[in-house]
Order: sequence, then structure tokens, then C-alpha cells
Amino acid sequence: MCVNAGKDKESAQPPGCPVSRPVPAKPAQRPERVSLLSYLLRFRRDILSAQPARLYRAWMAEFRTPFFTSFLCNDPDLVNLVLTERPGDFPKSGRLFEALQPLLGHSIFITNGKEWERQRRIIDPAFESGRIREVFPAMWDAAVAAVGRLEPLADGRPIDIEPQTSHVALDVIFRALFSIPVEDRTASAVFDAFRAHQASRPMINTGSLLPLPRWVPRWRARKTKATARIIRGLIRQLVDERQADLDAGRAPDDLATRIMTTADPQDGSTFSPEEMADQVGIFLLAGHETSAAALAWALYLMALFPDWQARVAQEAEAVIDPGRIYFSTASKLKLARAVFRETMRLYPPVPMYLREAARAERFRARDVPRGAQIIVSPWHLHRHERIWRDPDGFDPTRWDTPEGRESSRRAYIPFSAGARVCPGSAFAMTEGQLILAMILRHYRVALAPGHTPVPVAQLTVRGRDGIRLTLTPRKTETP
Ligand code: HEM
Repeated sequence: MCVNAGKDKESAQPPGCPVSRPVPAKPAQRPERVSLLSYLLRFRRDILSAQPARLYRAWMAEFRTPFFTSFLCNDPDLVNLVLTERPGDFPKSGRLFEALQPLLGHSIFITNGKEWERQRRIIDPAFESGRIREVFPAMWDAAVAAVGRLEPLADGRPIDIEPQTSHVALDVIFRALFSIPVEDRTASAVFDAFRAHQASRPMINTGSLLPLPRWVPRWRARKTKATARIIRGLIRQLVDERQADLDAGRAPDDLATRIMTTADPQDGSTFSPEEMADQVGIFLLAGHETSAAALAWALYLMALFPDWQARVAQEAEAVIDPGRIYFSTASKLKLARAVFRETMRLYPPVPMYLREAARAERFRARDVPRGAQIIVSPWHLHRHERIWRDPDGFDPTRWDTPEGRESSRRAYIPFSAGARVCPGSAFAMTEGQLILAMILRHYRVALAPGHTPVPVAQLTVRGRDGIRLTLTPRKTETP
């Protein structure tokens, strides 16, 4: 009998059977026809499962409700138009600003126009790919610390891996920004406050940002505002301390120092402490939520595909010298990088990007009114049936094929594209592949019995009930 179970069965197949591969978790789609009320409520709960399956084949979809009109763009030319060719005509929506302002103030993630341009001019130099070498030791130290934290958990009992990946991702950001580990008193207070903030909300999701009527369920605004105030207070404390260190000439050379001492090349101004606190808020949030989600899904995929896990672990064993930090390690972790890229194709941490049409447009022979919501959905684009071969399958070798490279050129945008592309993309790729390799060098991961994670869109794509795995040490002696 040929089997196609939820585990890799290659070696168990009788000869002559086609090799069966598991299919990575994908949310069930809603029925094609549902009532408006049912659609809105599903939309609020989780925007991924609220969509019909045809969006994986369509080039564009229009949603008209009494409250908003939105266009989901899957046509690579349209995506290019919105993100790269004319980003000024498709600014971030005012709803995004309204929803995130209590936590993020005037941070670069939600501003538009001249204010955003100035912020980008000051921030970009700190993240240039040539500067990744300088933050690499911070990533390395955080990865080593994560391996240590996982040790007492690696006894074969199921654990939710997401809190662990959140912990290490936030650790990386604190070390890179402020030269402090997440265990530092203020840093760990921020970590706790972020958790309380998410629990009070429970996290903004893309659906909650569309202009829906007031009776559709919302987060508890008062509690959320209170936790946002706590986080902002703590961040402001870190920024003020750093300013004092800069004034006294004793500040370490890290990302915070670089950004706070960079002047806008156009008008010579630097960030005020208040402005810097806004940016730190988004570095902490965008930098850790996204990397944590990608890393958790990567470990899930490694558990689902033990053959790939073995290859990444072997590469890590060969390349990583635990006693020495070599930046060249990053470029040698090729399999880990291919796996991390494929993970972000299947589970793009930011599943949809929301824009607003600043003026009337015409998309694929349809009128797009001014003010319409424009949705670019990496979630659908990355699994588009007319663009990708085996769109729902896990295949890290696709990046080396001409066909895969062409699909990727047209439809792979986990970090967005154009003027508002993620400034942290090189940082995140280096961090992701390194931590994945470090963890797999030390631990074997397996699926927790009876658990299949369900991807849902919160602020990032997460497992609805977590992502449950078991860990066991790869070898008994610790290097
Ligand atoms: C796997 C990790 C990451 C992913 C997938 C990711 C993805 C993204 C995406 C898709 C956007 C644009 C969203 C939109 O246009 O609506 C974005 C923006 C941004 N990201 Fe990342 N990001 C990651 C890590 C980081 C890191 C590590 C940092 C910094 C430490 C960072 C900082 C930012 C900032 C500041 C923006 C706003 C840029 C702007 O609007 O001009 N991200 N990120």
C-alpha cells in the first residue's frame, strides 16, 4: 500500500510507489458564497481563512461592501505599480496610523510623505547590507543564549515554539540596538509589556484595519492604550539613557548610537529623543514579531521534512565553529538560507500590505475609486497557482532553478518592494539563517503528536494554537 501521511515516509515506501511528500499546513478556505455578516465576522477573526480559494488563481479581486471597497492585487504588474513605480499614489492608509499611533507614535512604519522620507534618510544608512558585519556578533550571542534556554525543554515533551522564537528575536534586536540582552531589567520589562499588550488586544490583524462599522468586534481599546503607554515609557527611558551616554562620550557603537548620531543629509537635523523613541518602537515590534514568526514556521517545516532538517544540521555542524564568531559563517549557511527563504514564501510573516488609492485609478479595466483600499497579499502571491510550480509544496531547491528564479522575480516579496521595502531585510535574513542553523545543530525537532498548526493572520502569520514541536538533543555532549 502507498501512503501519504503527515510525515516523511520516503524510506518506508514500497518500491514502485510514487514518493509522497507532506503538504505544509494551509488554512481551510471559506465557502465561495457567504452572507455579508458572515464574511465580515470571518474577516475580523482571520483574514486568511476568510478568503475564497479562487484568490490563489485570480489576478485581481474586488470586494464591495457597504463600508469599503477594496482591491486585492495578485497581478505582478499591478503589485509593481503600487509598491515600486508609483508608491506616492498608494500611501499607507490613515486607518493604519489610527490603529498603531498609540504604540508607535510617528514611527516610519506608519508615516507618509515628507515626514517618512526624512525618517528613511536617517535610518537607512544604519541598515546598509555592508553594516550587517557589525551586528553579527549580537546575533551570534543571542543564538547561543537561545540554544542554552532550550536545553531544559529538549526532553521530548511538546512545547510551543513561538514564545521561544519571540524571545530570541527580541534578544537579537535589544543586543543590536542597545548592546543589552533581553534579560536586562528595562529590556525584560519591555518584553513583558509587549506580551501584555498583545494579550489585551489580542494583536492587531490586517482585517481590523479595514474601515468596518463599529459593531464589528474590536479590541479593548483602554487596556491596549495603557500597555502602549507602558512600552513607550520604557523605550523612552532607554533612549534618554543612551542620549546621556552619547553626551558623556561613553556610548557603545551599536544601531541606536548610529541612528541617533546620523544627520539628515538634506537639512542636517537628527532625531529628537521623542522621534527616536517612535523608531525604536517599530524596530522592536517589526523586527521581532516578523523574525519570530519566520523562525517558528521554519522549525515546523524542518520537523515536517526530516530529510531537510538533517541536511541543514549537517551544514551547520560543518560550518559553525562554536568557539569563534566568524562573519563568513553567514555566507556559508546556504541550505539554511534556502530553507528560510522557502519558509517565508509559504508563511510570509506580514501576510498582506494595506494601501489606499490617493486618486481614482483603473486596474485591469476596472475603475478603482479614490480612497479604495488596495491590498497586496504576499500570502496569495507566494502560493499563486499560475505563477509557482507546486505552490503549496516545500521545495528549497526551487531557488536554484530558472523557473523558480523567474517566479521569485515576479512574485516573491516577503519584505515588500520599492521605496517602502523593509530596511531590515538583510539583517533579518542573516539572523534567520544563523539562528535556524544554530538550533538545528544542537537539537532535533519533531512534530508534537496530534498537532497540526493552523496559520492565522495576526499582526504576523502565527499558529492559531501555537506551533507545537518536540526537541531532543542531537548529541549528548555540549560543545
Ligand atoms: C523576517 C523578518 C522581517 C520581515 C518578513 C519583514 C517584513 C517587512 C515588510 C513586509 C515591511 C513593509 C510592510 C508594508 O509595506 O506594509 C517591513 C517594513 C519595515 N521593517 Fe521589516 N521585516 C522583517 C524584519 C525587520 C527587522 C529585523 C527590522 C529592524 C530591525 C525591520 C524594520 C522595518 C521597518 C522600520 C519597516 C518600515 C519601513 C517603511 O515603512 O519605510 N524589519 N518589514
